[in-house]
Amino acid sequence: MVELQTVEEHSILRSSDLHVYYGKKEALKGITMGFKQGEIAALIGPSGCGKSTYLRTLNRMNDLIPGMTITGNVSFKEKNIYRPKMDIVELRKDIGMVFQQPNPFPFSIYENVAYGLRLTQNIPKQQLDDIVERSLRAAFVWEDVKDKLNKSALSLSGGQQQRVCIARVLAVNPQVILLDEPTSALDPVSSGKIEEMLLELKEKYTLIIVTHNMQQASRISDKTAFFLNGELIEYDQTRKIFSNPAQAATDDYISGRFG
Ligand SMILES: Nc1ncnc2c1ncn2[C@@H]1O[C@H](COP(=O)(O)OP(=O)(O)OP(=O)(O)O)[C@@H](O)[C@H]1O
Repeated sequence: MVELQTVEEHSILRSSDLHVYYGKKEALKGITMGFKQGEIAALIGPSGCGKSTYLRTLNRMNDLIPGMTITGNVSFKEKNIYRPKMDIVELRKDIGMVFQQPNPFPFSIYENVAYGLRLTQNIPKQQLDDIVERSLRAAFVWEDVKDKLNKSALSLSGGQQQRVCIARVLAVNPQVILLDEPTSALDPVSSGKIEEMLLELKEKYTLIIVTHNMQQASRISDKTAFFLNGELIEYDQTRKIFSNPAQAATDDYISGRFG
């Protein structure tokens, strides 16, 4: 196989020779790749190829899985996030995560967005109000919720809940946002709004999204990584991956010949 050029200069987040095992099963087989600010990277590949496992290693979401071991390195701004004294709460503020199912807490819309800030800081009410509004605006959901901030977040539609969850991540001022199939539980209109929002957000953040939706990957991402059986087969500009991939396996996958 050709040597992959998967880490560029200026990557804010990168993994080097990352292996993950669940018991004896090797779920990731030496992943080396990097992510830059101002870009959306899509992770694609058939079910079970390791996309979610990889995404979760980037902010240590897998840490508590019994029997999981990890070797290699993930560095954020040139520092190993698996170092012994790493502050995981701080890490997850810097590298936030959005899940497939919207997961608002069972309290008000306002409190959902303020939650992370209240956890770690004592912020005056006016400033908190401003951050909540700014975050909801950035997540394209302010107009929908501005008149009912004290209502339960659970009363919103799935798409609105997902955007509130994204606002919750934005409120703590992250640098990287990991998204694990964030639109797969949503209708096409809600998915479209999230895609629009991600394109706006990418100017300021590094976005990494796992998606099964090829059209979505080609619509919104700058780079695409194709995973297969725990290996990174190809990682390149999205337009190259979808028009002229270097690897036959990538071509077979994006043409729908398997997976
Ligand atoms: N908690 C776990 N314990 C044991 N094995 C696991 C665990 N999580 C994932 N695996 C295994 O690791 C491999 C990679 O799974 P992973 O969920 O990362 O793949 P994926 O590409 O995200 O799949 P999907 O697209 O279906 O979500 C699979 O073989 C899966 O069965």
